[in-house]
Amino acid sequence: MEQLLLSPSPRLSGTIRLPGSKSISNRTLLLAALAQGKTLVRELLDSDDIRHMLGALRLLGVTIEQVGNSRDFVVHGVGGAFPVKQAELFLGNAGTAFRPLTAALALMQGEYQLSGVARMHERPIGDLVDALRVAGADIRYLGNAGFPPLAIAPATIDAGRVIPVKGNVSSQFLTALLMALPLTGEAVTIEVVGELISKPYIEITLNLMARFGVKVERQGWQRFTIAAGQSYLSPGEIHVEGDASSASYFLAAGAIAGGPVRVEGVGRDSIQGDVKFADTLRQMGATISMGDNWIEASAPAGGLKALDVDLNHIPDAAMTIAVAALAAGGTTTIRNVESWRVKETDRLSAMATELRKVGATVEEGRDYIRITPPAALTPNAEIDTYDDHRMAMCFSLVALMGTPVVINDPKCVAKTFPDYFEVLASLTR
Ligand SMILES: O=C(O)C1=C[C@@H](OP(=O)(O)O)[C@@H](O)[C@H](O)C1
Ligand SMILES: C=C(OP(=O)(O)O)C(=O)O
Repeated sequence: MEQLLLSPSPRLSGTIRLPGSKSISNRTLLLAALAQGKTLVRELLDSDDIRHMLGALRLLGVTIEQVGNSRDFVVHGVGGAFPVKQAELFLGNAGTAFRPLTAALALMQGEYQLSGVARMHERPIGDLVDALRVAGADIRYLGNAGFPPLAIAPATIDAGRVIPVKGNVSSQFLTALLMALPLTGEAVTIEVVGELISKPYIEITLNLMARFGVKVERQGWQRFTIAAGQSYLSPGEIHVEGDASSASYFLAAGAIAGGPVRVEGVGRDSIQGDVKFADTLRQMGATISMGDNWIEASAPAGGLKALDVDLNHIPDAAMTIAVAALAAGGTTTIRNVESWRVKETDRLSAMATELRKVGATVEEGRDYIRITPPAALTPNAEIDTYDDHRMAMCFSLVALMGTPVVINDPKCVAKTFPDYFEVLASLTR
């Protein structure tokens, strides 16, 4: 197994340009593929999750051209129906590819199989399948009930009824239904049963759908209605913002190791909920400033403060707070993150195990984690990353606390940020 030793660098400052947003890249690709007309998608993220979406769309008969060696792509929209009616798709561990493609393909009157890596086959999808079945979809489980892999067959779809969906396991199920059901042309009502988690991701979905010409009326977070006869139309061009979750590691770096560290590509104008990570860092005492398209963080004179916070609205960037808590005075509690258990790994368990390796006292609850830093961090801890890009990126912050740390299998960052460690090293010491 590859290991990366990060030597201590207690001071850090500089500016980095963020890679494109995963959430915006994969939504935009799917909407552009389904739309009528050509879309120029600018500054698409280059990572495993996006390669899975690109590869799947091409297998489904969508023409997508890269502009030279740039990250700009021209997507030739198919106007609502994929030309290829039989395909086997492998989608790695990309939730933003697997869930939305399941919903879109369930409406396509074709024979499709969708699978992923072993961990994807442990990540739930039953709530989405149940909702699609109410609309008439024919979806079978090829392994365990409620989980991928899936087989989809042609079916008579009737979306003109209330489609209920549970929202307490992943918001991606609601996102998938919202993006796919307008393809039926029927008047659609989706009703969220119970609590909805990760709400800001629904705002990204609605924002991008609107740019492709489909309006959704919503009553709070409970009821979403789409008027009949709407269809996706290319807006011509979409620019992909920088990734706000990827920004969290650099902003935390500035807040821990002096700074200022500036990230370019997201700011006040962002449609990503994870820009709110900056507010949490500010509550920890960091100095934050923000422009339309950049955010900057510096360390406070007296060190970071511990917090007791509900981070359900930023589940991905919340992991960065868990590791930043090692640099805070006192005990930090992160609440309402049960969804961590069904992501790339069981992140509550993985985070607790690895934080203990650097000497922290950790309490792991069903849906919370409580972290008390040690008087001195344990040097050269070997951090397991569980094929979870965010575990690798978060724990790099330990080196900024003046303690050397070893990251096992560092290349797992390829899911969303293949050159993360090079970009981190580019900040001046
Ligand atoms: O819709 C999206 O782009 C995402 C939604 C979130 O998942 P959940 O809704 O499962 O929390 C987030 O963790 C994931 O990285 C991306
Ligand atoms: C949860 C994540 O990924 P996915 O889109 O596969 O759900 C993540 O990137 O942290």
